[in-house]
Amino acid sequence: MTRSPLTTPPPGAVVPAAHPEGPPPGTALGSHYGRCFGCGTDQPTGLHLKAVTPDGATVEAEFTVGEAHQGSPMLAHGGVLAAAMDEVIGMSVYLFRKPYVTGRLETDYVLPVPVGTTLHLRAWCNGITGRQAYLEAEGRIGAPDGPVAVRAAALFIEVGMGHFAKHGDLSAIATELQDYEVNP
Ligand SMILES: CCCCCCCC(=O)SCCNC(=O)CCNC(=O)[C@H](O)C(C)(C)COP(=O)(O)OP(=O)(O)OC[C@H]1O[C@@H](n2cnc3c(N)ncnc32)[C@H](O)[C@@H]1OP(=O)(O)O
Repeated sequence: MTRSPLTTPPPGAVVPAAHPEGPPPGTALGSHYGRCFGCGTDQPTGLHLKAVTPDGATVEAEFTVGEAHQGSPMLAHGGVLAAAMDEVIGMSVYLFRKPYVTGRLETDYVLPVPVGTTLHLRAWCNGITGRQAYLEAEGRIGAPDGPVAVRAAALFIEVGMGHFAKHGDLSAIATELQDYEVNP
C-alpha cells in the first residue's frame, strides 16, 4: 500500500485486542443501518456487503460488483470501490465499540474490477492513539487469496455520539448505535 504519513500510525500507537464485549470469532456482522450504502439491505443500489469477523478484531467481507456500480462499461467505478473499502474499514474499527468516522481515505487501484466480480475484502487496524485510528484494507478478486485489485489506508477519528445527534437523524441513531459506548 502506498500510504501517506497521515494514515501511518505514529510510534506508540497500539493495536487493540478484540473488545471483551465484542462479537465472538466467526460472527456475521449484519447491517449497522438499513439505509447504509455499504451494508444496508434497504438500499437497492447499495453495495450489500456481507461481513464476518474471524477474530473479533478484523473484518472479512464480500462485495459483488453490480450493474449499478459501473464507471465505464462493465467495470466498477473507482469511487464505489473506495466506498467498499470505507465500509469494511468502518466495520472493523467499530468492533472496538466506540463511534468513529472516516477522516481520510487513501486508495490504490491495482486491477480493473469487472461487473459480476465478487471482491473479497479484509480490513484490520494498524494502531490507535488518542482519537486517531489507523486502518488498512484490501480487496481480492474472486477468492480470499485471489489477486489484489484494490488497497486502502485510512485515518478514522473517534467522535462522541453528539456527532451523529448534531448532524444526523436523532431518532434513528438511538436504535442504530445503541450498542456503542457513549464518550464523555
Ligand atoms: C459500522 C459502520 C461503518 C461506517 C463506514 C462509513 C464511515 C463513513 O463514511 S463516516 C462519513 C464520512 N466522514 C465524515 O463525515 C467525517 C466529517 N468530518 C468531521 O466530522 C470532522 O472533521 C472530524 C469529526 C473527522 C474531526 O473533527 P473534530 O472532532 O473537530 O476533530 P479535530 O480536532 O479536527 O481532529 C482531531 C484530530 O484528528 C486529526 N484529523 C482530523 N481529520 C483529519 C484528516 N482528514 N486528516 C488528517 N488528520 C485529521 C486532527 O488533525 C486532530 O489531530 P490532533 O489531535 O493531533 O490535533
